[in-house]
Amino acid sequence: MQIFKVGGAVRDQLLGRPVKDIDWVVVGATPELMRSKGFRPVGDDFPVFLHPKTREEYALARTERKNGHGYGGFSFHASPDVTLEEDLLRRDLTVNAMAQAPDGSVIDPYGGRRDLEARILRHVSPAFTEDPLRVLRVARFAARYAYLGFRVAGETINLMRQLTESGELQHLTAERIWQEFSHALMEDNPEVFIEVLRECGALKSLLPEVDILFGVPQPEIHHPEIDTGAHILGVLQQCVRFAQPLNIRWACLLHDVGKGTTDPTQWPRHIAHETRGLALIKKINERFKVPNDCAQLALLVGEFHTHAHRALELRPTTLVKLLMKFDIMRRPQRFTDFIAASEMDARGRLGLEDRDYPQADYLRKAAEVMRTVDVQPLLEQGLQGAQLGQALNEARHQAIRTYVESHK
Ligand SMILES: Nc1ccn([C@@H]2O[C@H](COP(=O)(O)OP(=O)(O)OP(=O)(O)O)[C@@H](O)[C@H]2O)c(=O)n1
Repeated sequence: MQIFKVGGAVRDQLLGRPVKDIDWVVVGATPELMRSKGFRPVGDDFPVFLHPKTREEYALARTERKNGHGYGGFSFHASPDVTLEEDLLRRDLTVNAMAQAPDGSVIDPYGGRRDLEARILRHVSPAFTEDPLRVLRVARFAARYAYLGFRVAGETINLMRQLTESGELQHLTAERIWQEFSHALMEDNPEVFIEVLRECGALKSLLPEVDILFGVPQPEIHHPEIDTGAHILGVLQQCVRFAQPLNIRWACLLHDVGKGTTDPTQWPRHIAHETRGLALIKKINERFKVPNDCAQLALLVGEFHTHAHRALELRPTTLVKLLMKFDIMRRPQRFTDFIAASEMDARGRLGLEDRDYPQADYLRKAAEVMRTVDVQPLLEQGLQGAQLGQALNEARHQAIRTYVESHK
């Protein structure tokens, strides 16, 4: 049997990028031979094994044939007579279809190196369409390698469009879609991920609520970029600039979906878009089974980002309500994340990227003021139950009133 390093490890090594996981392909072996050498099978269906010591993945060279929809609809043909070239042929992109032999030589039957040099993400063969997840993978690779000048080949975009139009994306599980989105949003050019998905029609199929924002105008005075879709991409870029975590990036992606529901006769204004967006954000979170921290922040940012922008004009009672809504006593980090997402929103406007956002500091300090209201003196007065609650509430309002006054 022969063992080759394969896939992403070879690609990233040739690009001079750090290699995270190493995948191996094994030619000329059987499951029995692998087991006899101490390798552990990963599952019942896949001809993939874990190395007894390194725990790296070793897959038997295989060809795949699709016999149904989605991820379940595969049958594998793995046998000792499958060649390395046959295995590489079924892979997604030419740059992912290279192997490296133990002597260091690179086996590259489909022009992966040429495409690496030309900065092109190109499918290997029509077998690309066997896995609809590849539409998302290609968009994610485009986002990751954009800084090196990579782009997706036109014929690959066409194939991605065909896959999308065939309805295959609808068979992807929520978990696989979320995995791709969550990774892609953390890349250095997440806006490229959205653009590529949009170009091949996949954004319309997976996230129509965001797709529809392209072409929706906003008032030029607040949004010099005018287009709402362009604004979302700008906000994502700011998230990268400020190294924001996933929950903030997710909230930023969805914060303006309500603008897609504005009657065009009302354009470019979007009155009450914050509340109109809530049902959509909820639906998207459910559709992708989004983890709680991301899902909740998206809802809160969707509903209250305009409150943050207007922070310095908010009346004390409104400010108290906002702070209470965020449960800032128990969930201080969530409010901090909300402020950050709102700041990214404000900065994601053409030409206004470097404008100060004093609202952030103002809100942070307001939260601090409210948190430091001391319950002890009230307890010492002998207050209990509802009375105590009421007195504490009044004390908080008073503290915020004083705070707001001191900023006038
Ligand atoms: N839907 C898929 C998933 C994987 N692969 C192949 O399997 C390899 C390993 O897959 P994976 O570890 O998911 O991706 P990497 O290319 O290693 O990318 P990453 O850097 O994101 O881990 C890929 O390079 C590609 O050759 C594929 O063809 N089609």
